[in-house]
Amino acid sequence: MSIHTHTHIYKLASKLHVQSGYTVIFFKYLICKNTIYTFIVPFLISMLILCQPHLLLVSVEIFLQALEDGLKRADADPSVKAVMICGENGKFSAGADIKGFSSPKRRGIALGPIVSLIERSEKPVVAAIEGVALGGGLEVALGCHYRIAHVKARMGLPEVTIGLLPGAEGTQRLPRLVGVPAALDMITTGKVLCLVIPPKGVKICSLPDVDALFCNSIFLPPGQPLGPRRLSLKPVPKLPNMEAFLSEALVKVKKQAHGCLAPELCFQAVKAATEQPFADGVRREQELFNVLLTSGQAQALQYAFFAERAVQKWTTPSGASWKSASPQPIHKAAVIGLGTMGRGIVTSLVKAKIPVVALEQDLEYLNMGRKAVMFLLEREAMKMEQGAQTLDFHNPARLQFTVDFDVLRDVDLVIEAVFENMALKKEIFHKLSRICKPGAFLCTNTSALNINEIASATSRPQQVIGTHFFSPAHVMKLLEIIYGHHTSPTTIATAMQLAKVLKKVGVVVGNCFGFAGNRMMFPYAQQAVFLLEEGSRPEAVDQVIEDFGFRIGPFRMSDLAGLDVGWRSRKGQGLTGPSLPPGTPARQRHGHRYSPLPDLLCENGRFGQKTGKGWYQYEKAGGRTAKPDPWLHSFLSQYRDTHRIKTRFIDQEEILERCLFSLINEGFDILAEGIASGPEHLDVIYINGYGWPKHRGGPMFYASTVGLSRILAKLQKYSEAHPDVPGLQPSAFLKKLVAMGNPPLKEWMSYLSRPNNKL
Ligand SMILES: CC/C=C\CC(=O)SCCNC(=O)CCNC(=O)[C@H](O)C(C)(C)COP(=O)(O)OP(=O)(O)OC[C@H]1O[C@@H](n2cnc3c(N)ncnc32)[C@H](O)[C@@H]1OP(=O)(O)O
Repeated sequence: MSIHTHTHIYKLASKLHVQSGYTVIFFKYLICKNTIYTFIVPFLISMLILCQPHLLLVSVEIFLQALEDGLKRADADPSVKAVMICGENGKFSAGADIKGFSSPKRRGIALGPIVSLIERSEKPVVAAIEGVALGGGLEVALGCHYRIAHVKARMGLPEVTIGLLPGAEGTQRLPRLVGVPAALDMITTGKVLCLVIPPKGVKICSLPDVDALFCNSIFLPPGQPLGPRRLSLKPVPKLPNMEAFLSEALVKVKKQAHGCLAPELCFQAVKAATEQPFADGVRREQELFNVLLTSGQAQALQYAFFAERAVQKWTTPSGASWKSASPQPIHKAAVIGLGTMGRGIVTSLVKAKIPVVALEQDLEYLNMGRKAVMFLLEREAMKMEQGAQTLDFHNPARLQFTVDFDVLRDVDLVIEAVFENMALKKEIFHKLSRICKPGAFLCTNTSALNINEIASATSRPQQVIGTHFFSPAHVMKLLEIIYGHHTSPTTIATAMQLAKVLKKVGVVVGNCFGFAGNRMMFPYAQQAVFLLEEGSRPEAVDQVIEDFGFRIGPFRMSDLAGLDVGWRSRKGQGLTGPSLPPGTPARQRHGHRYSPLPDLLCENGRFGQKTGKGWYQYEKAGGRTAKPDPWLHSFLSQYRDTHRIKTRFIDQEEILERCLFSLINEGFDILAEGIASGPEHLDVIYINGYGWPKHRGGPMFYASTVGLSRILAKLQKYSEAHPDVPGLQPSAFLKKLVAMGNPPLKEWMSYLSRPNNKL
């Protein structure tokens, strides 16, 4: 970090981390005080600022030292009238470098005292914010006496998202600046705010470029007192009903946290600001920060942050990679099939401003699909300010509905989202291959089917790829991207780029039944049902899984998704239904244990929420409130009697371990087979697609925290008790890692001699 000293200038370039900017709240705040010009001009007088953008990433130690030295020099130099802290290359600061954040070496490093030093300065200190001001970056701005922002700046305190709280006095200063409700909202959610439209009646002055403004000589009025500008000296604005407001806010924070500690501790820190003087509040903030730092959740969340970025750098066992492959632009797309998935996918594309052609098999389905898509889009538009105009979905150039395949001639990419039926998919792909222009990419939205077989119906298998969306497709962040034998690197890169444009997290995986996500889900769901056979109840299993932090347990999930979906798939696989060979034992398939319970429920018309009955009962068909169902309990008893299953009490530990460890076990097989190129991939899939609690880092990270030896020992124990359940037999790769002394997660893949591509 460099500090620029000119005759009258001190520019402290902030580089806690490189990227950076500014926030709405402050912008609004400035605007409310009057327009931005009347605010800036009087206070920047006699400060000649030269903004010379340069970009560097420096260590926190160097940054803090430089900031401290610069401030001291500025204070001591009589020729300096004021100080401006700004970022470089149009960015203020994205906060601290998170890498190694929790390491003991970094623990002693504190930004808070420097922020205090800034605030104590006898000369006006101004934060000039462009780009992003996040975390420690924003806390530095809060220590300044003035904050000015570019209209496009983004600001936030995202520490909560990495398991921490703003520990540089931010929880004490922000409520003093913006009030408790707004501060709580920002600090407990970590949301990043940006100014999209001005508040009603407020005129935003044109500030096309902060640099341009600062390059002018501006003068501060002499004798402007700084005391009132110091946030630590301001009282927290009172609310008439502070106590009631805080109790309500706490309930909300806890409800949304699903076992994650950071939001509640963020709340406690802000609450301290409302109850204690600044210095005591800061001490409380520090105590709470230290609890979080050593909680283990912070490490899991920071791991998840980097895992999400690591999966963008995809590779395949054949050597294709993000480095050498370039995505092709998608100017126009098509979606085939307007069922639940297709509707969500169309909505996602429209939101991403990609013109879409939506196709159905006949006019009746088309009209139903059109209505549903319009409904979703209207709802999305209502959530976005200026949404309807921006999305412009009534414009046929943006969104066209058709039953005519010929309309797809000029699209760049097609996403087929019809039923999970191989024959139907192949028929469609054959047609697409003939109709679409040669360069068009053909994607199939499937959750399990073989990409190679679908591609074989086309004359362009290199442009065929699986794009597994998660329901609701316009909401869920995960996009599992499945390459086949012949899929080209350009096709993978294009699908990954599409994920990015749709604001989703794309994860590239290999082709096998269920791919990575659902393949790991099978043993988990299977264990859940086996537990019912042995004596448990849906509500008991769900409770354990939800207490672990999942948003929704396996039975509530099954009711939500519809039991008929799995039933259809099992019928297709010949596991149940008319194609089941006569004489097949009720609870065995191919020599392995099988539970017909889900099939029996379907035979009884219990498809879940849609029929008002499934593993639970609901107030009506389509109802959402799950209630334990006495009918199901007595059905389970009869079932156990019929099959002479001895009922026993199953404790929470067994429920959790059998469900989660079998899922993790499958994950090790997936890694060994080269279906996923690293444990991070499986973790990102589970966090973004299956509701795995992020503060536990994903299943493979969780396994590393539990200890692989323990997982292996437990799997051995359960598989001895259930020798006919392959999902409980420990993976050879897991055994190998334990034999190698339980190496850290980042080294696991190096213990595979050569990933074996199953394609
Ligand atoms: C002394 C302690 C004081 C204060 C505490 C803190 O400040 S905690 C940190 C608070 N800040 C954050 O949490 C910001 C996290 N980063 C982001 O939100 C985004 O990365 C950002 C800055 C908005 C940029 O987004 P963009 O989509 O443009 O890029 P991307 O996310 O892919 O990031 C690019 C590469 O930068 C790495 N990176 C980003 N932020 C950090 C960080 N805070 N620490 C370390 N590294 C960071 C990211 O991993 C990417 O790396 P790459 O190797 O290219 O994958």
